[in-house]
Order: sequence, then structure tokens, then C-alpha cells
Amino acid sequence: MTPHHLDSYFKHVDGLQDKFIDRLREAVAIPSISSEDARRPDVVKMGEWLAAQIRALGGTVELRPLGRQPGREHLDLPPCLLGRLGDDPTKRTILLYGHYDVQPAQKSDGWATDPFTLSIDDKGRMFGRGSTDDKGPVLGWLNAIEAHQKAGVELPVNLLMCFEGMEENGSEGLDDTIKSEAKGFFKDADVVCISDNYWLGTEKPCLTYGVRGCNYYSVEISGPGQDLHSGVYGGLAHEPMTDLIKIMGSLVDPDGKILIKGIDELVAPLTDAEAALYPPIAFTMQDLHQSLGNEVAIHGNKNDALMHKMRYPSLSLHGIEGAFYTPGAKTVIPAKVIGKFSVRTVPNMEIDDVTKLVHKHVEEQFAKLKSKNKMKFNIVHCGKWWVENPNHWNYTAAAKAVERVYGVQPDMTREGGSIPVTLTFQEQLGKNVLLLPMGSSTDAAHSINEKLDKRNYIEGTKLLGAYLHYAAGEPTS
Ligand SMILES: NCC(=O)N[C@@H](Cc1c[nH]cn1)C(=O)O
Ligand SMILES: [Zn+2]
Ligand SMILES: [Zn+2]
Repeated sequence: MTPHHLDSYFKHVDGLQDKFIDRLREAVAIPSISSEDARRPDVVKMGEWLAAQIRALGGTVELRPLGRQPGREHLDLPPCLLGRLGDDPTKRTILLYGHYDVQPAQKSDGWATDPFTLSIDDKGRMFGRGSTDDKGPVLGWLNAIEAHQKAGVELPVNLLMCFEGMEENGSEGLDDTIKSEAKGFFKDADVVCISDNYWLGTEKPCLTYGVRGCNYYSVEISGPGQDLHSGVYGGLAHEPMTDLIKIMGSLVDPDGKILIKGIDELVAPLTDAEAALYPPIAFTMQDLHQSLGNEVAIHGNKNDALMHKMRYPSLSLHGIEGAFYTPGAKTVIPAKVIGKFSVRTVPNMEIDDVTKLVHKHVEEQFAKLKSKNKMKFNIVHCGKWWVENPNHWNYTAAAKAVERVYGVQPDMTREGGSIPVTLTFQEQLGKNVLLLPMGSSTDAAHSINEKLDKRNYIEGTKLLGAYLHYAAGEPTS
């Protein structure tokens, strides 16, 4: 089946590209950082801006309040946007998910341009926080709707939209809404499509049928009543930073091996059938080095690298709150420091089993120090891994759309990052979930100089629209 209206739709996407870029510029300008208290009003503003955009396209929207933020009750969670466009019982209904919050960013982190001003260079790279994660892809859906309208091409499906403002902060509050609305707002959904991850390289699109989970922890060490002069007190007091560095240094080795006893035993063994999935994937060590920005890969070959991204766990050290980190040479002994790290989990690791092992390890390491400081282990947030059946019409439709727009068969991948809601949709709605990425491996999501290439944004908008057509007509599998 070749949807015949697509050529006219594609032409309109090309014709509207300046408008679509302006739309992204407006979105990037709202610093909707979900993890910073002071930015919470901007997250809310971003949700309202998005709601207004959808209403202007004829959709109905509810900004559903999610209550207070657990553990930080002085803060309201940003609302979840529940939108609908089309209500034709003869058409399939596709549920779209995305997020309108972003990771923190400051120019002083090392950005070449202001992170909240979309800056386009002569290679068509559109720099700005949220450009690829996930404002560009969310706006891709809106662009697709608009280009259909301008082309006079009827949308072949009904759309449900669920766009949240806490994804970068553990998707707090969303699970309950999905559970309570599974037989309400979400009841008509036939399948789910999410555009919130990346190609493996820069040329070949992929469809993604799994994500790793993320268990995020912190370890707080405190002792002295206040920060101390290291000349006056150095050598006299147990130092919280010294304790913390020992603990954090005991979690993982420089080759990425997790040093916590029992973790490896939780990982599903590699079967021959699964091992055969990695060699055909179009990915090179050069792709990896390009996206890393340097030749710092741990693994020497493509298959090991792919497996360590997709099917093995990893443990990363993220930061230390309270540490002296600004330029200069302050001779301080910090009185309280909080180390933050996370474990990316994979089948068959259960959240609580991992937490028990990590907690036990941290307690044992601290006990070994015989320090008189106090240690507190905290769970910040946890989300489980997800794996989907890719032999479903949802994936067949997306593969046909990729072939139509890009002229190639997509790679089938699992994502190393985490999108906790994938599993919730799968379990609560019982529907097939597909990840259909727009951005490429060099987009630097979460990093400085995050960008989305103009080509990926515009061709990606075509892809999302084409997917809706193939999804409308693909026979049930
Ligand atoms: N594009 C998805 C993404 O970036 N997800 C985040 C979600 C997250 C944040 N803390 C724990 N999970 C990720 O880091 O993978
Ligand atoms: Zn994202
Ligand atoms: Zn992200």
C-alpha cells in the first residue's frame, strides 16, 4: 500500500519549513527545566504554550494537574497535556507521547551559544536546549498536522496526545494518570508512538523496541558543623568529601565494570539468537567516536559497543553537590556533600533487587572507612526497562514510512537511555509501543551544544506524518 496523498503532504512540509523552525525557536526560548525549582513556572508556561499551539490546530486539550511533587511538597508538578484531534470511529487512534521539559543548561557550562536561543549554523545545525530532546520531535507531530491541513489532506487516523513536563525528572506523577485514565482518556488508543530517542549514527534511521531502565541514587555524607579551613583543621577531622570519593570510587571501574556484588547475576544471559541481531546493524566505531566527540570508547568493536549500550547495565557517576567546583583554589573542607549516581538497568533486573544490592554495597563501603561522619543513602527515582514485540503492524507501518521518506530499511535498535512511560503504556493500556526517533547520534542530548539538524527536523516531520498514513492502512498483525 502506498498512501497517495503523501507527495502533496511532503511538498507542504518543505514549503512550511521556515514556519516550523520559528515554532521550534519559540519553544526553545522557554527554559522548561523540570529539575530546577526556580524554573517550574517556565515548565508550566511551556505546557500552556504547547496547549495553545494544539488548540490553534483544532485539537482539544486538557492541562491535567498532577498534584504536589513527592518529597518536594512545596512544588506543584507541571501539568500533563492530554490532547485529542479527530474522533472518527472508522479510523485507528494513535497515542502520541513526548515531553516538553528539558535538562538544565547554562552558557557557562561550555555552550558556544545561549542554550535558550535557537542558533542555526551554516551546516543547518539548530543548537538549543530541547532542540532534539524532546521539543523538536514533539513539534514534529504538530508540524505534521499543520502540513496536512495546508495540503488539504485529511489525517488518516485520530490522534491522542500525552505530553508531560517531568520526563527529565523521573516522570513523577504520570503513572497514576495513565493508570486512572487507561479506560478513560486513553481507551481508544490502538497503539502508541513516541519520538524521543536517536539514530545510532547520522545517516540511517532506526525503529527502537526497548529502553534501559534508570535507578537514580544519592549518598549524603555530613560531619563538621560547617565548612572548615583546611589549614586549620586538615588532618584533624574526618572529611565528608574523602569518605564520599571512596564510596563513589568503589561502584564502578574505569572500564565501566560495575563493582557491586550480585548485579551481573541479575542480567538475562545472551542467547545465540540475540547475539545474531547486532552484526547487521549499520553502526561503526567511527560513528561512536564521532558522537563521543573523541576516541574514548571502552570497547574495541562495534558488537560489544552496541551490546553495552542496549543489553548490559551501566553505572555512571553524575556529580557531587556541595563540592567546591568553581575556578580558583579555595582551601575548604566541605561540611556536607551529596554524591549522585545511577544504574541503567536491563532485562531481567528488578528495581528493588538492584536497590537492595546498591544500598548494601554503599553501607559496607562506608562501614569499612570507620568514619565518624554520617552517611545517608537515598533513592532519587527509579524507572524500569522496557522491551516490545517489534513484529507488530505498528512497526511494519513505521518501517514503510522510513523507506518512503529516506529510501532505506531502518535498523532495529534498543535505546541505552530511559523513557519510563514506555513500560507504563505497555502494561496499563496493553497496546504496542513504538519509538520512532527523529534526531541523530551527534545531537548531544543532555550535553552542551545540544542540536537538531534541519534535515532531521524537516524529513523527520515527513516521517511522522507518513507513519500515520501507513499505520492507518497496515493490516492487523
Ligand atoms: N530522551 C529520553 C531521556 O533523555 N530520558 C532520560 C530520563 C531520565 C532522567 N532520569 C532518569 N531517567 C534519561 O536520562 O534517559
Ligand atoms: Zn527525552
Ligand atoms: Zn532527555
